[in-house]
Amino acid sequence: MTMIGNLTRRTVVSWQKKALGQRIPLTTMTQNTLKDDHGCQILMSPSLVSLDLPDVWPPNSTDFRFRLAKTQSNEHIAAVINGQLIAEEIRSRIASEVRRMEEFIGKVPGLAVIVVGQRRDSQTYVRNKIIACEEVGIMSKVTKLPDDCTEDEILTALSGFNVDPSVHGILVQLPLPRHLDVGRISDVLSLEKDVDGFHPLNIGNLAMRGREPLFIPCTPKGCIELLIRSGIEIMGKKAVVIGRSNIVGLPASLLLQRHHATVSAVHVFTKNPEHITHDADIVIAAAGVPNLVRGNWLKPGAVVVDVGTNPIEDPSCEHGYRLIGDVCYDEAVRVASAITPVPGGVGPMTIAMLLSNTLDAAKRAYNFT
Ligand SMILES: NC(=O)C1=CN([C@@H]2O[C@H](COP(=O)(O)OP(=O)(O)OC[C@H]3O[C@@H](n4cnc5c(N)ncnc54)[C@H](OP(=O)(O)O)[C@@H]3O)[C@@H](O)[C@H]2O)C=CC1
Ligand SMILES: Nc1nc(=O)c2c([nH]1)NC[C@@H]1CN(c3ccc(C(=O)N[C@@H](CCC(=O)O)C(=O)O)cc3)C=[N+]21
Repeated sequence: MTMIGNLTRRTVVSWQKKALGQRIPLTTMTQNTLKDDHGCQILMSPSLVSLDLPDVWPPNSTDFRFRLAKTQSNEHIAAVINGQLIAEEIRSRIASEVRRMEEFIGKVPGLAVIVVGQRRDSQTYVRNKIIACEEVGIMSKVTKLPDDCTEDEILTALSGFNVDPSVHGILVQLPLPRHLDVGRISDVLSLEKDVDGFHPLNIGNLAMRGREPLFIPCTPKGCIELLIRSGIEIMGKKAVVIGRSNIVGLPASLLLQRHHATVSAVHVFTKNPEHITHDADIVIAAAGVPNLVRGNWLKPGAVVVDVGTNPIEDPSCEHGYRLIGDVCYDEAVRVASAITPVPGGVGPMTIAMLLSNTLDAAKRAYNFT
């Protein structure tokens, strides 16, 4: 089975930038030595405005089609995209940048998390985010509020973090109890600290050509980074995103469009979702329905990114449950050319993108390059 994640030295063509008539020549470099002018470039995703000028840069030359590997029984089997390994590589680059920042200006990035209620999954996710912050040297603060807290209590906590100079990123863990209005909360969140990318202005700028959001939502950003690092071309491809939530499906569709894919959004009211999905070169599944996408929904050779993280009971597992995706992995692996597993695919990338966005926020706040 081919594993993607151990970055091999491959030549890639960098995006050509054009600023006010000035052309910067194309350069070639190797993926694991990609650097910007100021040191270490952590992600391989290009800025979105640079993508708005496809007439001045040629398509990424690395679109290598995954050749379907064969099992001993002569069946095809997809390459597995190792999100855990790719996320580790990104986290180690972030850790170096945090150290460099501390050395030069004596400051480290700070992330504040607000979590409401006692949901077990939210507590686990928040704990994992805090551990990930500690590992790369990002300072973190957590405010825990009870299930029955008022909107004003959240807004007070949020306003405190908005003006706290040691906090550069703020995350309000979702879902919130029903009586709280996520929209009002996102409106109050400081745009410069919106590391989740949920502020309406960030989403608006993500949607519009010629504009660059300050932050791209972590999960969609992680999906695109996985595709780019795996050498999968997005431009001109047919993509299907299953799900249209504000935190995953919608921004994933917008981001794929900015990368010049032709995008269909599948949701609860979509007729014949299997038929639409079968047409896609790239499928991002984010419905929250275990095993929704069956092998026969997929076009042979499609690339499958499984965002779904669904707990299902399994007494044989340590905590009595295990996580499965929205894609029926055992079937899909025989049809797709590449696939992300659950766990170990998109999840670790979401956390790595949160750390990356928090680092970017701090660099911006201190004008540190
Ligand atoms: N790995 C990671 O980092 C992350 C994983 N997740 C996981 O991704 C999944 C989706 O999360 P999230 O977006 O927050 O979920 P939401 O419940 O907010 O949204 C689900 C979306 O899927 C659509 N949908 C639901 N059922 C179907 C169906 N049968 N067919 C087609 N579309 C359907 C809904 O459509 P409609 O709009 O019509 O209701 C909705 O747009 C969950 O499993 C979640 O745990 C989420 C965030 C990060
Ligand atoms: N404001 C906000 N921002 C979010 O980004 C956000 C949120 N709220 N609410 C919940 C969802 C879910 N989410 C995940 C993050 C990491 C993993 C992850 O790391 N998963 C591991 C497994 C983790 C485990 O074993 O429990 C994996 O897939 O390998 C999964 C899901 C972020 N979300």
